[in-house]
Amino acid sequence: MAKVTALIPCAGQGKRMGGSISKQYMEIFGRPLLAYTLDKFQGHSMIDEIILIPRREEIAYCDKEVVKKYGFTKVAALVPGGEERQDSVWRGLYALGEDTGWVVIHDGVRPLVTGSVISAALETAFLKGAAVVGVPVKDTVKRVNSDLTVSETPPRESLWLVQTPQVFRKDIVLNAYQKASRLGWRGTDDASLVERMGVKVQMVRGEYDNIKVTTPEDLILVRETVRGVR
Ligand SMILES: Nc1ccn([C@@H]2O[C@H](COP(=O)(O)OP(=O)(O)OP(=O)(O)O)[C@@H](O)[C@H]2O)c(=O)n1
Ligand SMILES: C[C@](O)(CO)[C@H](O)COP(=O)(O)O
Repeated sequence: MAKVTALIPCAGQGKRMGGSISKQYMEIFGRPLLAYTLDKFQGHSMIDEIILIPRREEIAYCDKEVVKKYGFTKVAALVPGGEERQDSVWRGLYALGEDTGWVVIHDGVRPLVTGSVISAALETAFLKGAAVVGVPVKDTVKRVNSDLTVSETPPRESLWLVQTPQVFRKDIVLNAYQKASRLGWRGTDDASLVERMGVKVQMVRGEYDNIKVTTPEDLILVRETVRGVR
């Protein structure tokens, strides 16, 4: 059976969070944020292994203070990340073993993802080859010019906010990243590179709470949610 490997990029600097320690290691009730994310993959029966992608200078810390300390036995490797998220994921893809058939990419700083969303993304990808999790926008969205005048109001019905996990058959995502590297394509998520290859990506309805911890107020929702399940 082809393995399902989760790639967890966690090599960001957390500039928008401020603070002196990387946000992925900020503590919530005494445990690092990254550990809450890893819980969801360690405990998921469809995930065979995890490849973690921390900053090069944080590899030893991540291994000792997160992987070993909390017993994340599914972590098969820690691979140094790159300059931007796309570079980090690319390095993770390089580290995949021959036996991996499916790749689940999930931000290390999205700790509120649920097991059922991971399952739905995987099941959809098994059928379609490529799947991303997202939610329909609730507010009206406007495109704005550099002088802040409004240029257009796109119809809301077709707009979704995209999250992770994003799940792909290995050859699909590898081909996309290889071509991106060759041609200098840049994308703010993994699926956008796959889309540029002409491959159809299926949207999977996720949950609004699956936030990317980006600025300090995001930690409040994480704390409150974690408090509720303790
Ligand atoms: N060079 C990078 C940049 C980001 N990430 C990861 O990609 C995810 C989403 O990135 P983001 O929230 O933007 O994190 P930061 O880059 O840390 O935030 P900022 O832009 O505020 O510095 C995070 O898990 C982050 O650690 C990564 O692995 N490598
Ligand atoms: C991949 C992502 O989380 C989907 O919403 C997002 O695009 C990452 O963006 P960032 O600028 O690296 O935070």
